[in-house]
Amino acid sequence: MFDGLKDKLGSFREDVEETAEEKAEAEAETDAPTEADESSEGTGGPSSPADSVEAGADEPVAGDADLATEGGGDPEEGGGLAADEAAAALEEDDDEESGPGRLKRAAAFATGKIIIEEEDLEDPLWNLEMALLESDVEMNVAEEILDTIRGKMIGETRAQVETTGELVEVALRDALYDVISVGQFDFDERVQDADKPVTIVFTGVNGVGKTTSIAKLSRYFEERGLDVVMANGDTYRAGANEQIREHADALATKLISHEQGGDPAAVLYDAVEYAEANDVDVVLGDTAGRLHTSDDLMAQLEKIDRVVDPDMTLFVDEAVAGQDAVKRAEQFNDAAEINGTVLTKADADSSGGAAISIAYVTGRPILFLGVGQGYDDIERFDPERLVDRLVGEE
Ligand SMILES: Nc1nc2c(ncn2[C@@H]2O[C@H](COP(=O)(O)OP(=O)(O)OP(=O)(O)O)[C@@H](O)[C@H]2O)c(=O)[nH]1
Repeated sequence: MFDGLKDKLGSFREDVEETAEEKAEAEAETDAPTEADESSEGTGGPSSPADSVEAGADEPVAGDADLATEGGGDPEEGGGLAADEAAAALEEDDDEESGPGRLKRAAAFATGKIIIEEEDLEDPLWNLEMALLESDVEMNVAEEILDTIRGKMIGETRAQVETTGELVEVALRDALYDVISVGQFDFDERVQDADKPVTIVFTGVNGVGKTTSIAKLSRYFEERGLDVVMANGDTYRAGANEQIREHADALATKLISHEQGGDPAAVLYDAVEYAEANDVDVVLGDTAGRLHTSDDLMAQLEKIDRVVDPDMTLFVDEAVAGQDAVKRAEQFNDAAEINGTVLTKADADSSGGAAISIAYVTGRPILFLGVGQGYDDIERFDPERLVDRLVGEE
């Protein structure tokens, strides 16, 4: 799931690490010998105070966490301390496993100049932007991610971050989390606390997994001790009644339906009345995914909204649809304001673009991920877990 995007995010990390490494070595080549010498004379070193602060707290590329953690904080002493340690490292290198790379990095550390600057990120960020767009991340969302990364990485003092890799990981995590977690709320709590029956209407185009998601959520609620009635508001499509009937029978859930061609608002209204009369906790209403025209469809959704006044309207679309899903989410949100999204077929999606973009674009959270065709194949959407999947080892 989302493996393609995960690989691309991994490339960004490597890109920045490589750039920082090259920079460290280039600077070491030009600056290291004289500066290391001078600073060992006890002058506090050639580094400017600002450089020293950067070196101590931010130095991410020395590849030597023990050096990087102790070098700085105090502009007066930091340069000298760093230089002394670098000199010690140089000596050590002479004796033991040496190598030009290690020597240069140690000396570069003493100069205190290894910090991520805007120009260092230019190419990696360009590559990242291309990768996000290729992965169907919506343009504004990609821009927001890049802005956050820039803000987190350029010139910041990050005492707890010891390597470039970690610095990139923290920045990426924060940037992704910010866009993915927009609007999250505790769905279970909201349903449990609401006056019953709770009416939830599902919108979205045909074939994306709307009816299957209703069936999955019927099981989800029953498992949490809530009774459910399903309502088939898709009175347009031939076969829609039979399709939802199969699910209702398999799950032993009550279904309210009318003849094909009937008024969908009336079906949902009847289902709410049934729920009230029979102490049923939750009404799950399906709707048509296609009518003669898209205007008709949107007008129908608006009417359902007016007549039933649902507690929640959930938009359903498939993760594999990428940017199309994002555009549809906006469109459906305009017709009948949505409270959240169910993103289906996440199990078959490697791009992850819709999962990353929909909440930011609609301002409403993704609440569930469909991860297969079985009734139990639905997960509560957890932004932190998704970020872990994309950036972490999982
Ligand atoms: N792999 C996978 N398949 C899914 C998922 N959710 C639904 N499907 C499959 O997608 C197909 C379409 O699902 P439906 O529930 O019929 O879609 P719908 O949106 O209700 O479509 P209409 O009834 O035509 O409006 C079915 O074969 C489902 O089994 C999912 O999370 N993962």
